[in-house]
Amino acid sequence: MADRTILHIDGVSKAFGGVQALYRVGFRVAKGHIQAVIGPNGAGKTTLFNVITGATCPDEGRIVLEGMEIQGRPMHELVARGIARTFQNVELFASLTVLENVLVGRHVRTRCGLVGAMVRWPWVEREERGARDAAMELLGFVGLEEVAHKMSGDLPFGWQRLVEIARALASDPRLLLLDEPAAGLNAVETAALADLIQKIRSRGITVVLVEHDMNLTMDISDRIVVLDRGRKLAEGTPREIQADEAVMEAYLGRKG
Ligand SMILES: Nc1ncnc2c1ncn2[C@@H]1O[C@H](COP(=O)(O)OP(=O)(O)OP(=O)(O)O)[C@@H](O)[C@H]1O
Repeated sequence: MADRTILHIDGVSKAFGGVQALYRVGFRVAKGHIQAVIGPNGAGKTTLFNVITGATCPDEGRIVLEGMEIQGRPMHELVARGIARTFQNVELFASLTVLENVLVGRHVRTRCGLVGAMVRWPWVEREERGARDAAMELLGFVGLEEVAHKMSGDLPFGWQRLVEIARALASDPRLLLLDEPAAGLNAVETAALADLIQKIRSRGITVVLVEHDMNLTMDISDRIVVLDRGRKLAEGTPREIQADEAVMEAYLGRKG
């Protein structure tokens, strides 16, 4: 299993004042998998994403990416190491075009800084052309080539989500974290999103997904971890999770 693991969450805890958002949570994410993290509201899912992406430092435990401990490392370093994420609330630059937003994500992979861009050395121009071509290819990949030059803020919400995914992919990640990508999407958009996430996996990118849409999660995930009040409640294939009584209790027992 060890060499198949891209990400190892090892005994991670995080408290905010008196709230134990995560308590000794541990699991492994296999390379090339779609791994879902589910759980009722307040289960600790977003905190887990924040810990993995360096936005929050865990109180204890380790986050190991491809054999290297990364807990507490700054976010830009983690992006350079191959982690990208999207957010629960779409966070685009509304006054930039779609293409420009994707280029922002690409920036981490280009050598050209501000001075380079101003002096315009030939290699800078070549690099910029390469970045534009790569960004256009990604827009084609998510189905938004035609709106590349539109302002991001003018796009329907569902398309903005796709721009955010394209921007995350632009940093050339090996591990992509999607925080509730189906939130606010209609059924048709959610079905398209399911296809897109599977296409992302086909590119060799491992996906970790926090999602409330159970149909989507059960359809596309290879494995699922269930959190409840900061603790790992269950882990397994979609079929195993659907048959798990403690999971059903955590969801259904507290409805209404
Ligand atoms: N910055 C913070 N300060 C204080 N408490 C926090 C903070 N972040 C999270 N919490 C608390 O930690 C617990 C876990 O929150 P978290 O947002 O990780 O859960 P979640 O599973 O993502 O929930 P949801 O599905 O509602 O987004 C909650 O009780 C929340 O109120």
